[in-house]
Amino acid sequence: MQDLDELYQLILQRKANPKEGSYTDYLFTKGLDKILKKVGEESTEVVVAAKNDSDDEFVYEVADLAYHVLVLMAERGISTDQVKKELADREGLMSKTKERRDIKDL
Ligand SMILES: N=c1c2ncn([C@@H]3O[C@H](COP(=O)(O)OP(=O)(O)OP(=O)(O)O)[C@@H](O)[C@H]3O)c2ncn1[C@@H]1O[C@H](COP(=O)(O)O)[C@@H](O)[C@H]1O
Repeated sequence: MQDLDELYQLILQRKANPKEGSYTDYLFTKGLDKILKKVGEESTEVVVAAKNDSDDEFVYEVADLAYHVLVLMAERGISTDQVKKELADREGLMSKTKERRDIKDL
C-alpha cells in the first residue's frame, strides 16, 4: 500500500540517491523538459481515457499522471505539504465565497 505522500518521499529518495534502473532516476537525469513532456502526455491520456468506458483504464492513467506530477513537484522543489496547505487555505476562501453567493441569492 503506497499513498501519495509515501510515493513522493520515495521519489525524493531517488533524487537524493540515484538508483540503477530506476525510471524516476531516468526522469531526473533527463531533466525538467522531459518531465514536462511526460506530464503533458499523461494529461492527454487521462482526457482520452475519461471519454472511454473503462474505469480501470481511467484509473491507470490518473495514477500515471499523479506519479509524473509528483516527480515534477520534486524537480521544482515543491512539497506535498505546500499543495495541501494551498488546498486548506482555499477551503476557507471557497466557503466564504459560497456564503457571499448565498447572501446575494437571498
Ligand atoms: N508509480 C510509478 C510509476 N507510474 C508510472 N511509471 C512509469 O512511467 C512510464 C510511463 O510509461 P510510458 O510508456 O509513457 O513511458 P516509457 O515509454 O516507459 O518512457 P519514456 O521514454 O516515454 O519516458 C512507465 O515506464 C512506468 O513504469 C512509474 N514508475 C515508477 N513509479 C513508482 O515510483 C517509485 C520508484 O520507482 P523507480 O523509479 O522505478 O525505482 C516506485 O514506488 C514505483 O512504483
